[in-house]
Amino acid sequence: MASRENRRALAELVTLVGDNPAQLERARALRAQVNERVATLQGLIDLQGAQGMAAAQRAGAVGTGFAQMQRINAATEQILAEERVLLRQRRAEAERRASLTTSIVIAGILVPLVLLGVLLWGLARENRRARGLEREARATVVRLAESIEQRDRLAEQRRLLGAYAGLLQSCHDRNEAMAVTARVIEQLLPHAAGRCYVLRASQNLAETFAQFGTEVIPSDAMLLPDDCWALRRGQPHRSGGHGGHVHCRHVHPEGSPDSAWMLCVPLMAQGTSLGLLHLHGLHGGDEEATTLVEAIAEQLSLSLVNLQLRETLRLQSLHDPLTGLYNRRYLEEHLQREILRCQRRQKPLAVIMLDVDHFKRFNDRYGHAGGDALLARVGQTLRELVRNEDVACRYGGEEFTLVLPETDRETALARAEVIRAAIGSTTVLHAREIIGPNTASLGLAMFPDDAQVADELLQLADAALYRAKHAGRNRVIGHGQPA
Ligand SMILES: Nc1nc2c(ncn2[C@@H]2O[C@H](COP(=O)(O)OP(=O)(O)OP(=O)(O)O)[C@@H](O)[C@H]2O)c(=O)[nH]1
Repeated sequence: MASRENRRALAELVTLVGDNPAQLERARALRAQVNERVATLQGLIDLQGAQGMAAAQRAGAVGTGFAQMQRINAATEQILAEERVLLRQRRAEAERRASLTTSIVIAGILVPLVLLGVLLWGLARENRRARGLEREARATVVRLAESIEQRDRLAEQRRLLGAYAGLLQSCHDRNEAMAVTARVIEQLLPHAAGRCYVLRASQNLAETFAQFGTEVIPSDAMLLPDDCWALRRGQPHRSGGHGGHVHCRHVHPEGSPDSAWMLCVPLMAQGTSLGLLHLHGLHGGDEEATTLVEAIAEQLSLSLVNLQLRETLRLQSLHDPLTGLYNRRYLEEHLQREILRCQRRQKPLAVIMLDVDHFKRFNDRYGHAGGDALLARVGQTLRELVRNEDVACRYGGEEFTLVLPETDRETALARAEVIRAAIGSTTVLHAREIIGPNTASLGLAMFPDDAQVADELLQLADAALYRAKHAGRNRVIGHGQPA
């Protein structure tokens, strides 16, 4: 029974160590030794059965069994020792694998966690970036809307300034130019109020020519150039509300809020001051407003210079440079207009032709320059003796014409007599020599009694003058009047 169990146990041992050739060899050797021992014991048992216990004890005492058992024990010890070594190795291997597995498991847990963290961080960053981009996009949309609004506003400003420049070119005088300027400022700067000033030719006083907006900070209607910093310095002057600002003397900002603004822009051309634009308001006086007013001032200055030049040319074209009187061209334009005006009012009008007597002789005696001096003196006398509404012209050479609207024959004759007497008693200082006096002859014709049209009136007055010459000169003769 025990022998069967031993065999099974040995067979199992052989199977168990089958993966290890050295152990397998030892197990097989052990099995052989055990089998040998079993066979020996079986022999003793058989001997005991056959020859008795004593024979079996004798045979057993020979020492063979003891040696077999020692070999079996030694083989068993060797196998066990080897198995212990193998067991330690396997245990070490198992522990290494277990820690490796643990590391892998930990890594397997940590890596996804780290990846998840990285993913979440990336998502948060993307989210932040997206929110930043969204904010930026919203700000860009706002900026875009603002720049579109600004572009539209600038386009409208350009359009208004263009139209303003066109209107300025068509203005006949400074009053019109200033009125147009006031309107354009009202359109461009609806919150502003102010005045357009023009400097007198003498440069000592600036007068208001136009006003715009509702005045909240009073400014004087007339000002001295020294009262305005812009006029003094020849550049724009800005100031704020009441406190802490350098104000021009022509403005009175007392009690105005700090948000108030005032702007003076000089009107300048070729280094000469022509006038001033003064603006003020409670809000809206930013840099854009200043730029606009400067642009307006620039165009207005050019326009004022042009108007001045045009006026000078117009006056030159209608005046005689030697005497300062109107010329024949002006007379021809003016006389018919005056006749129509008197016709409407049913008033008379007198035309007087005046010619210096023996002027050729005077010229010959004192030279052409002396003659010119006399003609200039006659011009001065006529200017001094006619009313504002009368017109005195140099008709040509030494011949002059006077137009006296709303004057009857008697008055006209009396005035002609005064003029004749004045010329006849006036001397001229020429080349340090007093020359003259020289006389003049005058002829007179009346509207509507003598003639109704300009040419005919002039001819009749000239005919009367001719008669005055023939009657002995230095006299006044009216049309239809005996010499
Ligand atoms: N100095 C000067 N002489 C002028 C000017 N225009 C015309 N004359 C001269 O005026 C003179 C006019 O002479 P006349 O037309 O003969 O007449 P008058 O000598 O004045 O004689 P009566 O008119 O008959 O009294 C001429 O000698 C012209 O040369 C001018 O602008 N300056």
